[in-house]
Amino acid sequence: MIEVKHLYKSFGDKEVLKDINAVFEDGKTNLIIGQSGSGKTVLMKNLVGLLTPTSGNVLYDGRNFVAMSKEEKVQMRREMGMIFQSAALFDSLNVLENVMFPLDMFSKMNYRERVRRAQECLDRVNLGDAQLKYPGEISGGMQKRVAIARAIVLNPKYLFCDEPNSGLDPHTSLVIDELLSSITKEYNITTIINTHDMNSVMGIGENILFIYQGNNEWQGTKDDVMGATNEKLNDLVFASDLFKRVKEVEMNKIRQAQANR
Ligand SMILES: Nc1ncnc2c1ncn2[C@@H]1O[C@H](COP(=O)(O)OP(=O)(O)OP(=O)(O)O)[C@@H](O)[C@H]1O
Repeated sequence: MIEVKHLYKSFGDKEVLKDINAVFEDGKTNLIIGQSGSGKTVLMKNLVGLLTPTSGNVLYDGRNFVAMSKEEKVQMRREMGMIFQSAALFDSLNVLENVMFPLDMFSKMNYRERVRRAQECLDRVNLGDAQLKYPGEISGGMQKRVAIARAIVLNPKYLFCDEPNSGLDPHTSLVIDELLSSITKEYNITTIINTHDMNSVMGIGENILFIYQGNNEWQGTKDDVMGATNEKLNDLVFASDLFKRVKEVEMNKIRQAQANR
């Protein structure tokens, strides 16, 4: 579990995050949503230690990350898997070598064990057949799956994904969402995903934090989203006419059920 307590972040006199409080739970896909520029990436960078909060705390299963020494933070980072917007693979390494990279850096396994572990993770993302290909030879969706395999190869307790669906078509986005969601359950990882993708919100959003202009505006599940009365949230999630109509139908059902009680 990750707890964020009274987190503020400013750059000079520009206050980007204002009193963010949130709990991200184990075995759940936790989503951070919000308009462009609302502070999602800055929040994620504060969580993983790429930025230091101006004030406030981030607790990893009770351990205060902000107060840790540099060495302790490096140690903690080994418990974190990260997937960046671009899959951020090494072009000069093949798929297997990309997934082995964290093992080469941080594990005490011998070469054969490292290959076996990397192959296991590639099988988990259905890329067992692509291990000798280079990133430039595979699709964007496959690159994201390689990035997922690499992010889980050290058995992280926490997984961070910044816009995992950016640049992917809707079908491939669903495949990535399903993969992230099932891996989260299977390994009981605390997964945090920054997303703009409203299909992800309604598909895998077990715990959703909505940030508006640096404030935490709303927190709930995908089921809560349908009945939510927060106008800012509804403007973001139900921006399209289709989603607005779906919301209207659902709200009518909720009102009907309340009237029949
Ligand atoms: N290093 C920095 N120095 C100054 N301002 C910054 C810095 N990093 C981010 N910001 C500002 O913080 C605000 C929030 O940016 P952030 O990237 O977190 O938004 P976001 O919600 O992730 O947006 P998007 O969905 O477009 O990625 C923006 O106004 C941005 O310009």
